[in-house]
Amino acid sequence: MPRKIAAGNWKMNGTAADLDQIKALASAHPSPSVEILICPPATLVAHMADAAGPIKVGGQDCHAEPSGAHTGDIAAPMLAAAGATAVIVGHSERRTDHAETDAIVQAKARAAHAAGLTAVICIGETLQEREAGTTLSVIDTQLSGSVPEGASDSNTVIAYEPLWAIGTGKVPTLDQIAEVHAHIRAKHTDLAILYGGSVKGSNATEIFGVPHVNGALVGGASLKANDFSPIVTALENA
Ligand SMILES: O=C(CO)COP(=O)(O)O
Repeated sequence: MPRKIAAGNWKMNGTAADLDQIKALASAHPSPSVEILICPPATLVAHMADAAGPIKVGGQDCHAEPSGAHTGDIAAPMLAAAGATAVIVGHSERRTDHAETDAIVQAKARAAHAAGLTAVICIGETLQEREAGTTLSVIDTQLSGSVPEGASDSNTVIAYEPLWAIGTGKVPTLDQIAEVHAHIRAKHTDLAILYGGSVKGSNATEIFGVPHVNGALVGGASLKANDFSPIVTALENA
C-alpha cells in the first residue's frame, strides 16, 4: 500500500508569527496515523522543523543543482540540512510563473532524491485541456517527462492538481478524480497519489473515498490548523 499523506502547501504565505499554527496542528495530532507534511516558504523551513513535532516539513521548490551561482534559488541539500524531508517540484504555479518544463521538473526531482528528500511531483491539466478532452494525454506526457527513473514509494509522491481547481473553490466530480487517479495508478503502481485543488474539511472525506486517492495536497485550507486538522482526521479515517 502506498503511504497516506496530508500535505499542506503554504505557497507565498507565512512568517514566524504563523508558527503557532504548526504548534497547534502538532498538538491536535500528537501521534498521527498518516503522514502530515507542511511545506512553508523557504524562510520558515528550519524554524518550522524545530517546532513541528510529529509533522514533517518540506520545501516548495528546489534547484536541479546541489550548489552554485543561482541567485535566489534553493538547493535540495540546503532544504535537507534545514530539516526538510520532502520538496514539492513542478507545481503548476512554478510551471506557469517560472516556465518550468517537464525536463526541468524531472531534474529537480532527481536533485531531491540525491539529497534524500521525497519529491512531490505535481501534474494536472488546464481547463482548456479538459474541455478539449486531452486530460489523460496531458497527464501521460507530464508523468513520462517529470518522474525520474528510480522513483519509488519511499522517495516520490505524485500530486494530481487540475489547474482549474486550484484556489477556485471548483472541485472535479468524484468520477473525474477517480478516472485520473486510476490512470496514474496503472503506470505507477506503488506511488502515493495525492489529489489537490480546493480540498477542504467539508469535502475531504468524499475525496479520500475515491479509489487510488492516497491523500491531498492542500493550499488555502492548510494555512490554519483549525482548517487543516479536519482534513488530517478525514484521511486517518479513510
Ligand atoms: O495548489 C494547491 C496545493 O498545491 C491547491 O491549492 P488550494 O487548496 O488553495 O486550491
